[in-house]
Amino acid sequence: MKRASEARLIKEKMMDYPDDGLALHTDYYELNMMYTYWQQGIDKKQAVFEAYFRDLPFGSGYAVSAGLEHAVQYLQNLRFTASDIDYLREVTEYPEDFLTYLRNFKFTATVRAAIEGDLVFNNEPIFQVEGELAQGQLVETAILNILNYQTLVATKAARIRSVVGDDPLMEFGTRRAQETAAAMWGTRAAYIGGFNSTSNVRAGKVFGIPIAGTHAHSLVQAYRDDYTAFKAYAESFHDVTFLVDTYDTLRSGVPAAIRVANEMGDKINFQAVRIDSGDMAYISKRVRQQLDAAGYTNTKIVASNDLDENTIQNLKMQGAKIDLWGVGTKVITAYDHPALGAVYKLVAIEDENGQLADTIKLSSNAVKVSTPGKKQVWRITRKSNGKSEGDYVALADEDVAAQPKVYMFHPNYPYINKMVTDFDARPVLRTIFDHGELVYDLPTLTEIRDFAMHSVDSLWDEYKRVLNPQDYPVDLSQAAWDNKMNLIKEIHNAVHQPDQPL
Ligand SMILES: Nc1ncnc2c1ncn2[C@@H]1O[C@H](COP(=O)(O)OP(=O)(O)OP(=O)(O)O)[C@@H](O)[C@H]1O
Ligand SMILES: O=P(O)(O)OC[C@H]1O[C@H](OP(=O)(O)OP(=O)(O)O)[C@H](O)[C@@H]1O
Ligand SMILES: O=C(O)c1cccnc1
Repeated sequence: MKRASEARLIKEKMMDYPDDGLALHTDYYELNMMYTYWQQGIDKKQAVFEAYFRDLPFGSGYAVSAGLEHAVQYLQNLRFTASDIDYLREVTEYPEDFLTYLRNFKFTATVRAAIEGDLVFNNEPIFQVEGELAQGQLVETAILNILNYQTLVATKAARIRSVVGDDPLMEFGTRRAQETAAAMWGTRAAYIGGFNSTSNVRAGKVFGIPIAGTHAHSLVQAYRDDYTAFKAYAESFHDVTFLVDTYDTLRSGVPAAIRVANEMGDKINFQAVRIDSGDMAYISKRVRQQLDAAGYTNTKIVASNDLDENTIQNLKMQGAKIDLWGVGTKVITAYDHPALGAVYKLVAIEDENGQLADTIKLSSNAVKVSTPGKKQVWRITRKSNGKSEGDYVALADEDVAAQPKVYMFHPNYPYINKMVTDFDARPVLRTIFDHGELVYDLPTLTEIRDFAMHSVDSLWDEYKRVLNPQDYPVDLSQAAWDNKMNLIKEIHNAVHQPDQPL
């Protein structure tokens, strides 16, 4: 029998509070700021926060938005449970009336966001929360946590999709993912970015992603030789893929696979062999020859082993005879760019006249100066060919679609500019919650994935290439730019005349 304290410890380690929620999935400082706002009576002031990232990951020319569905779930279920309050009572100095305020918390803000599968770019808002200051503050951590990871993985996946053409892509990453939740949401993001299936059966069940898989080296090791293992496997399944590299791909694995296929005849569908080591360009060509020579011209070759867009592109360049790709570690962990670095900034706050006043965060580093004001992102495409001209970040009250022309200029190098006339302008930020009420119809995962594929297609090839793509224009409207410059000037003046209020 376990002692009670031991049992409690295990229970807590499992995060097994019957009423566990995500309200405390926030940084302590968010709660502390909420407390200050509440104590000072400004918690209900209207405020606008916006999330954006400064650099595209992986040297990519675009990013694929993912995470909104989880963010919606989070916001819909956002409440402080009894055990949350008990915990805060135990470890913080918050007075009882603040704990009561938290217990009665209800999310009532308006949220606008880039929808899943849409393309998003650096230095433009991708998620916006407009509502009570304390509410916008609380959700910062979880929203960034969700969007940062899922957008990163969807982007990595889209890059991998972009080099494989129409070849099937299997997601194999669960065992390497940063814990169970990351495996689940990560594989969903990989699917959005263009993978066809996952090896994670639970993700198949929960999200409806097609499941796929082969077998591991342990099957061969368990039977001690390729032939016996393949034979046993073939006796249990009709469609079979044999992993042929446990001992020696060309001398043992493939010959054993062919022998079993010959013996089993029509009883099996010899779908594929998988190779998971060695020089995969060379080996796949030799395997192809062996299979063809034995009459198995329709049997495919699957490759896996630390693959990503760079290795796959290289293997294709070498003429590797690989038909399907299994990718794990590098997609699920966003291996070569493990953080998107999205930030969440206060861009406007209610002033004493009840109006929204724009706010800015200054920095000696010009790229870190935030862009003040509540904004909308407009995707500008040419009517004649449907291709993107760039994104135009305007103040929320500018109706860019109604303008006859847009003057697009680089916010840091204004001499890079163009006038666009024959254009369509589509707002990227869509209303998801209106005063706390979900007003966005969440699409199915298949719809999201189709939209992502279509969105990537709408980009010029120059932005899509994996290596050194052109910079996609993300420009500020004249009004947004002037607003930023004026606020910078105002703050500089106020800092130099400390008696003036900011
Ligand atoms: N022809 C090739 N061109 C470029 N990269 C390749 C080629 N063949 C394999 N690779 C990649 O090179 C790396 C080789 O990995 P590694 O050093 O682990 O060798 P290995 O043969 O797989 O060894 P192990 O048996 O330990 O898995 C993998 O990322 C693989 O995808
Ligand atoms: O290389 P990744 O892109 O991460 O893809 C997943 C890897 O997981 C498996 O290897 P592992 O050594 O874990 O198991 P195994 O014994 O089945 O090879 C599989 O063979 C892949 O190599
Ligand atoms: O099904 C597979 O081949 C598989 C699954 C997980 C990891 N590696 C390979």
